[in-house]
Amino acid sequence: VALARGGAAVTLWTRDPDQATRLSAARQNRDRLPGVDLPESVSVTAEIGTIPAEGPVLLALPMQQLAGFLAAQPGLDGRVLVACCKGIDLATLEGPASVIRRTCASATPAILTGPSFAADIARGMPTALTLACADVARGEALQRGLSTPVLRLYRTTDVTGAELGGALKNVIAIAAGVVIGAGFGDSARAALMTRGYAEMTRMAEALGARAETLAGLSGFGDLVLTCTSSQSRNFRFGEALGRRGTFDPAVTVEGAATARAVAKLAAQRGFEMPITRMIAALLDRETSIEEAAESLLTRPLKQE
Ligand SMILES: NC(=O)C1=CN([C@@H]2O[C@H](COP(=O)(O)OP(=O)(O)OC[C@H]3O[C@@H](n4cnc5c(N)ncnc54)[C@H](OP(=O)(O)O)[C@@H]3O)[C@@H](O)[C@H]2O)C=CC1
Ligand SMILES: O=C(CO)COP(=O)(O)O
Repeated sequence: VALARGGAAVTLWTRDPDQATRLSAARQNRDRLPGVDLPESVSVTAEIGTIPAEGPVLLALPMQQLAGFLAAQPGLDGRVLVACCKGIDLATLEGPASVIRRTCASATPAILTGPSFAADIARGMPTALTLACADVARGEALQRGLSTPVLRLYRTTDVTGAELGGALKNVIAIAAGVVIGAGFGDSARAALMTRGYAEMTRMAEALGARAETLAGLSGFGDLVLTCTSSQSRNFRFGEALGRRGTFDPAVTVEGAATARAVAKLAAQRGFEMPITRMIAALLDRETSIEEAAESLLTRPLKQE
């Protein structure tokens, strides 16, 4: 919607032919984005073979579905593939760029990430994002092509940093939700966000990312948004967990699988990720909220 409003011709592919028919007829996605009209320059199809042969392909599906989807789509070989998903694949412990490289060897991977609720972007609210691509020329072309007067893209070649910022902040957002849901208060949330940011940066740097990428939109920016807004599904999921309530299992909560993937990676590689490991343990019912809080608070005192 944003790109079409910015003047681009956009093809929107959906796997469900009935949904493609509904979208074409109603010119709205009434289930997921009610009240937002699809501009005329958006065409809808359920036939992936009919998407234009030129131009970038934006992959907007949950992280845990990305590898399976790409493996079943040989037609995407050689394309510029821009992953919009945020997470780490639980089966392989890879981020989206590695998944793209493994499943579509001739494709150019890029990452579009940063603080942005889909509903805000679709309503034309001003938004700034990070576009990460290791190939400088292709990254510059994507930055120009995907920016609009209200959607401002900053560019980096640090793909690892951008994808880890987007993945790891979702886990901290679940933790922030738990803190608020359990009634621990805003000061505790601020402490958790700050120490969460420290562990995000520590792990990303150990995997070759630059600390300044984590300090940008894809890390710090998205951490702030997701830990403080009840528009965030990860935050709301954590909040429900904190007040021992229920949460619709059909809603995409990327931080849950990512917490487990990062806990596995942290154990394998010796990364110090206390908050993420507590969230993984909480999700797997290996600890309680009280035990998790006590365990974080009784760690040895240290320098900041
Ligand atoms: N929503 C947001 O505000 C933002 C989301 N993101 C990221 O984007 C990613 C997707 O999130 P979001 O769109 O919100 O998730 P939703 O659950 O709202 O939508 C997921 C979409 O992916 C489709 N899908 C699921 N599995 C497959 C598959 N195997 N093959 C093809 N299509 C599939 C679904 O199709 P169907 O309708 O047929 O089920 C649906 O259209 C996540 O990683 C999220 O973190 C990033 C920034 C903001
Ligand atoms: O990534 C997002 C905002 O930048 C969306 O967050 P949620 O997936 O928690 O809704």
